[in-house]
Parts: sequence; C-alpha cells; structure tokens
Amino acid sequence: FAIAALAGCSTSGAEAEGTAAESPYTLIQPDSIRVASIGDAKPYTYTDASGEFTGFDVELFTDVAGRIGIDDVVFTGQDFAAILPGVANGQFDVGAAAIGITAEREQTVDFTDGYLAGYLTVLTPEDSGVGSADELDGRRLGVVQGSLQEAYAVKNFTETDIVRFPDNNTAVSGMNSGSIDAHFLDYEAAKDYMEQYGHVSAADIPSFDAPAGFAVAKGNEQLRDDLTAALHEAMEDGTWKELYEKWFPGSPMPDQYLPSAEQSEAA
Ligand SMILES: NC(=O)CC[C@H](NC[C@@]1(O)OC[C@@H](O)[C@@H](O)[C@@H]1O)C(=O)O
Repeated sequence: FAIAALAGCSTSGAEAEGTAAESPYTLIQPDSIRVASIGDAKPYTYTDASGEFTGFDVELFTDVAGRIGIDDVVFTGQDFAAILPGVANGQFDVGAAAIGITAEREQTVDFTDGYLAGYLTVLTPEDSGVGSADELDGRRLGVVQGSLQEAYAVKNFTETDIVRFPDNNTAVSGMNSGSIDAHFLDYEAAKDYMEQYGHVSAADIPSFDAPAGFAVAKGNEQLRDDLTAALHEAMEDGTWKELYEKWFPGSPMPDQYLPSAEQSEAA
C-alpha cells in the first residue's frame, strides 16, 4: 500500500506556484516576509499582552508589505544589536525597529526611504539630579548596544560611564534599581516609561538626520525599491498620518511624510 501511495503522490499545483521562481523577491520563504524586530520599544515595536507584535513600525510595515502583495508577515524579537547582522546574513528578510538610517549601517544592509524622524531622549528618575545632558558627567548612563544612542553618547558624553544593555527593559530595570542614573533611548519609548514609572526627560536630542527606515539585505534591491514605493503610497494616501496619530498622539508630526497636499509650502 505504502509504495502505491508514494507512487501516487505529486506536487500540488499550489506548491508549484509558490516556488521561489514566482516571487520577484529573494525571500527566505516565498510569499512571506520574516522581520527581525524588538519586543520592548513601545509604541514603535513591541509585543502586547498576548505576545503579538504591534506598534507604529509593525503596523506600517505590515501595511506596506500588503501593498507589494505579501500578507504573511512574521515578526521575531531580537536584541537590537542582532537585527542588522541577522538581516545581512539572510536569517531575516527585513529589519523593522525604529532603525535610524546611517552611512555606517548602510555598509551592512540597504534601507528603504525613511519613514520617521524624531528625538533621542535621556530618561532619568525625577530625583536623580540629572537635569540636563551636561549633568551626566561622572554619572552612569544606559544605552542599548548597537543603537545610535550608544554612538552619540560615546562621542558626546565623554565624562560619563556608558553601560550597554541588550534592550530597553533591562536598562530601565537597572535604572529603577539604581545601578545606572539614566537611560538613553528613543523619545516615544521614553514617554512610555515616563507614564509607567514617573521618570522624566533630561534631554531630547534631534535625530532628524537619521530617520528610521526598513532594513533589507544588500542585493535585494527589488524588495527595497518596491517597499520604498509602497511606503510613499502609504504616505500619500494618509495611511502614514493615521498610524502616526494612533501611536504617537499629541507628538509633533514631521511634515515630510504627510500627503503632499497637506505639506506646508515651507517644507
Ligand atoms: N529600537 C531601538 O532601540 C532603535 C534606537 C535608535 N532609533 C533612532 C531613530 O531611528 O528612532 C526613530 C526616529 O526618532 C529617528 O529619527 C531616530 O534616528 C537607533 O536607530 O539606533
């Protein structure tokens, strides 16, 4: 019986259609996109109570992937420092986690156009005595390994002990237990911890020259270009604005990602 069954088996039409040859993109699995992200950068990217990934970057990427015909998007949490290497070595198709586009990072991966420009924030307990970036001298400052905050702190806070963490949660729990005096992270994520613990901002440093982009492996130009085109569609039809207002209510809205009709002439 077994031999007859084997003889009868054949590749179903659907499987044949799903071969890599069909997809214009070099994906790990045709018709699905595997995304490396981080679980604790709320409201950019984070895992909610049911363990599902959600947030501004997650919903924007999922929308953009849908526009290029891929509805199966699988997010996996990584330490931030592992994201770009994971994309470069083909472990993931895309990196999405408020990742600022820099020339240095473009040596490792390619990026879509930017989709979010904002601030880097020094988060600190209200009674820490760190009232501004100048008062970081001699203090201990947390950064997420591999982040722009790490690079900025190394360059600018030369009298500060810089302590590297794999992610925001370990840094903030370190700060709450007094092992560091402040943590240096993205503005909207800082706001979330302020609401949770009553911490304050000692400094908000603009990072408009490194807007966040979606990272793809070098050589995957078609995927990168099509994601960029879909991103601009999402900006032009107001999807970007709707998601921004949903996830960053009350925050100043960068002008350059709005529908062109709504952009101020000055831009
Ligand atoms: N998820 C993270 O920890 C990312 C930290 C950090 N994000 C910086 C940034 O991309 O955040 C979103 C916007 O504010 C960008 O202007 C900013 O450069 C980085 O790219 O290194």
